[in-house]
Amino acid sequence: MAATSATTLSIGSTACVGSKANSTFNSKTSGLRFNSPNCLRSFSGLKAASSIGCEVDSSFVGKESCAAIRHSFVSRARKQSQRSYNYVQPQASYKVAILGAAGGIGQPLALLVKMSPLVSALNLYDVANVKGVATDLSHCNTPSQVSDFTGDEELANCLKDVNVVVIPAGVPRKPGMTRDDLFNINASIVKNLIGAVADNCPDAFIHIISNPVNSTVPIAAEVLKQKGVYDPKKLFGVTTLDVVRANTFVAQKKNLRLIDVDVPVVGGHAGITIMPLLSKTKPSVTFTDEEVQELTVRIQNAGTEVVEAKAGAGSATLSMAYAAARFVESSLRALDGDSDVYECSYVQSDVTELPFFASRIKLGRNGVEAVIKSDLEGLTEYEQKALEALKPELKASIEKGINFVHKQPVAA
Ligand SMILES: NC(=O)c1ccc[n+]([C@@H]2O[C@H](COP(=O)([O-])OP(=O)(O)OC[C@H]3O[C@@H](n4cnc5c(N)ncnc54)[C@H](O)[C@@H]3O)[C@@H](O)[C@H]2O)c1
Ligand SMILES: O=C(O)C[C@H](O)C(=O)O
Repeated sequence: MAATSATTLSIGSTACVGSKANSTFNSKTSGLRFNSPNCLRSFSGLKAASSIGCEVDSSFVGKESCAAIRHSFVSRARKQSQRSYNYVQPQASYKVAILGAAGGIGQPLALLVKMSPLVSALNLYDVANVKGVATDLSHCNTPSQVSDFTGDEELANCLKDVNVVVIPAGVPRKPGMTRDDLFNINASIVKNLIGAVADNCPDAFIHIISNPVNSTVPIAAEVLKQKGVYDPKKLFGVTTLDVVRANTFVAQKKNLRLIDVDVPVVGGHAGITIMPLLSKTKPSVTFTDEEVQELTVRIQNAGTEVVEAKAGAGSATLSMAYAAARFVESSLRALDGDSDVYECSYVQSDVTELPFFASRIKLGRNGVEAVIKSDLEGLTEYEQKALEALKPELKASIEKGINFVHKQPVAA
């Protein structure tokens, strides 16, 4: 293992935005723009500014790409937080590990996480090629210390005291494959990695990206149960990309501002199990039956759209890294005490008869604080049929994952 220390930046200037939020600018000051890079480096400061109605324009920060990329996360925070937001001093105090960090998703995800002011340590693990990625990243002048870990013997050290573990390890699809075709390889990878997570950081939030998510999350749950450390509130299948895509496609179709659009996507993460609830789109918008059909199919096939466009060179990596970074940032905000964090995720659930189901969830310090059941109330006939239609496939994928671990139990 090689630990490479990045320059630690001051983020104390958060207070400049925070104090304005609490005093001088305590009324709506729409149109105010922040052009101080130090202010913009602070997510919480931006959130405080945003929550009082200030426009935060990343174009004002020139070379501060950190702010530019975080801009859309901030826009979401602004949408979520209508009340005044009390904490103003983010501490770079959380440890994040990425397993599969040298891969197509892992590398851009590591870059985006490196930009978070909440992260103090970023541990990058892969079976090969991770040292160069970590050394490269460590030159970015953001707070976290980047460390690299290669191979089984370094995995335990990578996971020690980690708060959030993100797992994009595994093979991606090629044209003509389903996500389930990845099961034979990725099931074992996830099973082994989760065994190490259970042994070394059982309290961490676990974000599973590796496909087929509909099965790899139940696999992870079974391993954690066999290890005696399963906390269903802290195990997440990352379905954020489905929401990101739904928001993008709906905004384009209905000519809406991207930052305003929020479409819950429920069910699972494969084909017809991906179920956008277009009737619950915010802001409220009406769709013709043809638009519903077209948008639903596009959102469900968006992964395949990318796989085909990449023509054998893998599946979504950049948009996935963006989506995963958003979910990491949301988890860190929740861990840091923000009480207004909502995301969609595939989690243990009782909103349907299925043991796992993607829903909108409220995140808190201890993980899932609430599953928003009301999203499944008042569905349109189209959505109700889609919900019933997805259940057999999702059920089979869940059972496949559970059976896989039962046939090859892990050592306690
Ligand atoms: N949840 C989603 O929305 C979503 C979106 C896109 C891709 N994915 C999935 O994410 C996975 C990764 O995709 P990618 O494009 O980054 O693939 P990739 O092949 O580019 O990268 C995968 C990385 O995992 C590493 N790896 C393999 N076995 C490992 C192990 N045992 N321990 C640690 N690392 C290991 C590889 O060395 C590689 O660096 C795929 O399964 C893909 O289907 C999921
Ligand atoms: O489609 C894939 O195989 C990758 C991922 O699940 C996606 O939705 O892009």
